Amino acid sequence: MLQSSIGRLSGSVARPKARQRCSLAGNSSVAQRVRQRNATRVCRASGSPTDPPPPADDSSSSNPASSSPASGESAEPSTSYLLPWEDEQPKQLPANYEAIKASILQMDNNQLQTALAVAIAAEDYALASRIKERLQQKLAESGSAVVSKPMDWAALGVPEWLADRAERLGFLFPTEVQRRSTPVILSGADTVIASETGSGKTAACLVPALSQLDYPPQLFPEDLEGPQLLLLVPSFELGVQACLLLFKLWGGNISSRSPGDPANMFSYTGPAGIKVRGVLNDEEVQMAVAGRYLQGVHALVATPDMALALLSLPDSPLSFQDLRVIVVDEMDALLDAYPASFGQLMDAAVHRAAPSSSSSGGADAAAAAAAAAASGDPSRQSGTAQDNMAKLTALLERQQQQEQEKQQRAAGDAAAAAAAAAGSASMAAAAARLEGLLAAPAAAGADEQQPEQQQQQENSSAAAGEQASSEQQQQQQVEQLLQQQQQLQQLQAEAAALEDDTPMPKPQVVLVGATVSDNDITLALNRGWVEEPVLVRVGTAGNVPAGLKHRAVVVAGNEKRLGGLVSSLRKDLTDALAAADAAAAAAAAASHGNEQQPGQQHQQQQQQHAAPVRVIVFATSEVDAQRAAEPLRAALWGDHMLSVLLPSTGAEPIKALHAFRDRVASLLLATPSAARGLDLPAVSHVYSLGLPPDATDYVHRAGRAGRIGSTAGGEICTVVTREELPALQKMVEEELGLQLECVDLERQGLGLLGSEYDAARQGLLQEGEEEQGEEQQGQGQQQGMEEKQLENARKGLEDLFNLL
Ligand SMILES: Nc1ncnc2c1ncn2[C@@H]1O[C@H](COP(=O)(O)OP(=O)(O)OP(=O)(O)O)[C@@H](O)[C@H]1O
Repeated sequence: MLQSSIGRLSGSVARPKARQRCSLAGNSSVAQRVRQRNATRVCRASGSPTDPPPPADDSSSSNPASSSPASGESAEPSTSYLLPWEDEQPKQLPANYEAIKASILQMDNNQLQTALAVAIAAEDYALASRIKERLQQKLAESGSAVVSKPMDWAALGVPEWLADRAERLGFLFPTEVQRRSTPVILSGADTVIASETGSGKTAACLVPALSQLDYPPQLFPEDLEGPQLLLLVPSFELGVQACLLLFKLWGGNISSRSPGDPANMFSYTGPAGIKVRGVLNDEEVQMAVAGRYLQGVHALVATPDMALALLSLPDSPLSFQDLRVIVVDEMDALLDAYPASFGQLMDAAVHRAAPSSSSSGGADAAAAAAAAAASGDPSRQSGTAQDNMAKLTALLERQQQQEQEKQQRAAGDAAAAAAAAAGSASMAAAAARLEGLLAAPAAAGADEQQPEQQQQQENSSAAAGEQASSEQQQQQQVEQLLQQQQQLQQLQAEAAALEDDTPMPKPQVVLVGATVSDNDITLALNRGWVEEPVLVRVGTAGNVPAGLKHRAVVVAGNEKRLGGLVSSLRKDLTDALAAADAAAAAAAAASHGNEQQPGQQHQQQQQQHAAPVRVIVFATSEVDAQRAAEPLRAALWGDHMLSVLLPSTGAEPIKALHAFRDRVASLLLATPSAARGLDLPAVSHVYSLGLPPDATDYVHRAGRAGRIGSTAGGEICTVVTREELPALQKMVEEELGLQLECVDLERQGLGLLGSEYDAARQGLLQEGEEEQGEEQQGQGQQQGMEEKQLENARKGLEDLFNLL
């Protein structure tokens, strides 16, 4: 009876829990997690996890209906907000593409990997396959353990459908960090990935993380209370990038020809009903509150403040009940940017607990407490399941108490019976009393036995005792009593387990970044976010990619900074054009007499039209970026097309990134927040207007150049005053161990900042004055008006030069 009542009481929570038990890695031991993971696969067998997804139907772009969700939601994001990616872009070949092709035999493994990415980006599959063969051959020669198997995603344990997606996206071979982190994450262990910028960390965590989730995901659509994957990012732009990669990995197809809801740039609903959502700014929070934005979502990409804001709402649409994997991208940046909300959110997500007021204080804590009350998470609310659990616990406590009393009575009765050689009566009476006790909770409101009932039972027991005559009977009754006692203990243990675990196992946590520090890991351990984490450290995390040059552009004072930048940018352009001319001449000489293939001609034409220099300029703040934008645009007119990336809300940052990725713009003016994680193609120069705050920041800024697929290297330039130079030298040379070239523009008489700049400035101002003088003499009547115009023009010119 009691068992059936437990079954009834826990019925409302049984299904999700049963699913979690069979599918989630609940303990810290890796071996246990592996076992549980295997169990997951068995549990998911009703729709085999290795089932291929519905084909990523590239034709769906022209036939929106084919991928439209049944809900009628937009299947594709707004076209105007789309970040294009390689397969939608005209292919751009690096200037040294021919050199790459010629030197495959001399390349080391890393260069081959890079060359492979270049070949794939260029859709030169013949070359890609040659490089692939060469890479496999080299790896086999090196006798590395990894090479005994084919070096692909499937061999690492990634489900076939996902391995196929990764390869189609151009991730043909997993990079080193991907090779090393994938098996660890697949084992279910908490993981810390630390490796240098641009090494492929995003796919290193997302590919295996996606492997951990249900696929197809609608196996339990009615049960889905919240996302299975939570990805925390430090910035809006990074969030957008991650949303897109997740969507593409899951098989989504985004095309500029597909329709989309302009108000909802993250409404990605892909094949098999996959939903990826971003909660990265107020607009998404509002959408989530207003509608079904988060309903049935599989992966949520969020900044901590926005996710916490959502969680804090009285009727929060966000629940972490179904969470399986949490990926924390750039933990150090998250801690810097969201010192209070990051910790609270992690506590809420990992422990499914309301953030404590001590960790946050103030309004955040109050909001979080309100969120805890309002959240749909049963572990954090007093809903039906919780009420049932409380009732069950109370019942069991009473049961335990009664059982003890009963045992005492039974023991006394048994002793008396033994002494009197007629103990069976008392024993039977005890058994009957126990029967009664066990039956009691099932009767509604029957908390306590009535004296009459007890009397009746005792009478009947006494009667039974009188009838019992043999020792065998006594023995049976004792055994029965012991059995019942055992059952009761078992039920108590089950109830305690149900009550103790609150109520789900900890999600797997993956911390990832180029500069994850020991302090970050210690914090994560102390807060219980990770348990026995496995550290995957590749190369020298915290280092900038090899092959980059570092330069200090030294100016005489703060007011000369923009001028120094302009001057240096012009020099870069001149140098790049000269190098391109030389390369073209060399290529022409090499191909002299050989007939050019149509493909080669096409490549050359593309190279001629490609911007020779692609630059990111980091201003020191948003205000500085705003101030610098117009003077820079004016000064670089004809040399560079500017795109300005400010961390404002709405679509503006996406449009700015779009323009730069799309090669409409060749210079991206950004703020320090863009230093993290942004993956922009073929950046040749990264400039900082002023000293970066610290070496970590320098590393991240530098990492925007020299990414996988970029064979062009890159130059990292910092425009500093003479006073700031020693600090930069300390940062770059001492802390990071890099070589820093110093170019003092004025002292070396280079560029406009030197005599040329001053002469030009003087000349222009003089011209303006002369014109003004002539106007004054010759045009008496219109004097007033024209004077005013000239004055304005001169003032504009002065302003520009002052800023420069
Ligand atoms: N296996 C692969 N093969 C080819 N290209 C890859 C592979 N993995 C990732 N890439 C590409 O390499 C580039 C860098 O990857 P990613 O942005 O993940 O680097 P990261 O280590 O996260 O850098 P950061 O530290 O700056 O965030 C991206 O353009 C990505 O598309």
